[in-house]
Amino acid sequence: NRIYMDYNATTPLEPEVIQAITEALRDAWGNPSSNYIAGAKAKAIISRSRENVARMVGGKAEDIIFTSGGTEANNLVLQTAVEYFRRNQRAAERDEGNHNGCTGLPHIITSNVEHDSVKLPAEHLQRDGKAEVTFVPVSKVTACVEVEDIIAAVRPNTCLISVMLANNETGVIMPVQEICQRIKSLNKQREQLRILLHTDAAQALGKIRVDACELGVDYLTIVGHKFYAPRIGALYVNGPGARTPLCPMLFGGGQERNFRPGTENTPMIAGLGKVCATGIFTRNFYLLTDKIHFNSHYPSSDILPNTCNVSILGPTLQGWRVLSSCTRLLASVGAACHSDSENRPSHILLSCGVPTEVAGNALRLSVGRGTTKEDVDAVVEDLRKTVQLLEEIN
Ligand SMILES: Cc1ncc(COP(=O)(O)O)c(C=O)c1O
Ligand SMILES: O=C(O)CC[SeH]
Repeated sequence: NRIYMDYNATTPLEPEVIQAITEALRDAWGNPSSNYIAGAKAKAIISRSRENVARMVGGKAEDIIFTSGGTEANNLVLQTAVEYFRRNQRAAERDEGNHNGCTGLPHIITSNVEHDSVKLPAEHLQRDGKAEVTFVPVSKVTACVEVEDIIAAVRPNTCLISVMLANNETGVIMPVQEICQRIKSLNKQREQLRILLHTDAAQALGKIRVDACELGVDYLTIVGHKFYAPRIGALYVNGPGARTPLCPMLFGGGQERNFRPGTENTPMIAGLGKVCATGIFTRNFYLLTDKIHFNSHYPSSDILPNTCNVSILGPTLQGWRVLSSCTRLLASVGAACHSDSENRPSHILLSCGVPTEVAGNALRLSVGRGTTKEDVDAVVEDLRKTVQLLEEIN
């Protein structure tokens, strides 16, 4: 029987979460905006879930905007930053004395190892001439974005810095709190527009402690299906529309205080709220200790406790070949959304300084609450036998 070790791609639902979803489907099918019992039940579930999600990220219920997932949440942040810049630019043009730096195009700073749902909208804005973007390369020594490099990239027209809290392939945790501290000091000295701060916490939530207020971010992306919740997301915004701008990408029936209209997906919201309320994700899991070539171990960097990106070195041991030959292990060579990359080495690993031939042999093993010590032992044995077989036949 197969052993799943691709929890960074997605995670399974526990029975109690499926039950919460099923009950919402059965008993709270009403439109949450309807003023009768079926609607009221749905509205109550959404309100309770919002409080549970807020508690999980150290925010307040009004700071939580439900979205379809992490991709929507990340796109909403980038679109908001551009619109925020434009609105201030128009204000400055009307008020000649206003020198808020909003001249030319908005400038966004991000890293070169972000998930595609940050990388591609940023590239799209750049290609369409709607924003300037600096993709700050991570250090090839630490696989982390260096704080000084982020600070050095700031321009008068910088309006957003977006750096993921933990990378989905390497598990490396980024210095988001330090970046926010430095930028908040900078914001106090700047006459120009305040620089907004975002972190995509998709891979960190459920694995390490995440507190939006301690991090100091204005926005924090939440992705349910990375921590045993269903396929739904949310965006934490520190005082949406008040302390922090939030410009809707969609327009419609006024739900989510007009920030994200559309009749709410009550069952999925119920499932997300259930996981956040019960802390289902906080069971111990094992880190693989087998020593091969670690692609996610950098002496001065922290990494997620569940992620192990390793390469088994050898000319016939490409990651895809090893995985397709394993009899029990289910894992990936990198991000699931790059699975059609025709076995090219991960650009994330190459950006982190992993040599091409090593990156080509990468296996991303991400364990989860369902992983047992016996699973780890079995996977190590599966890999050992597979490597032996591949080296014999080639
Ligand atoms: C780091 C990261 N950000 C964003 C996403 C996108 O989330 P979603 O799949 O809900 O769109 C994912 C995973 O899919 C991810 O790993
Ligand atoms: O597999 C991952 O890293 C997330 C989905 Se692209």
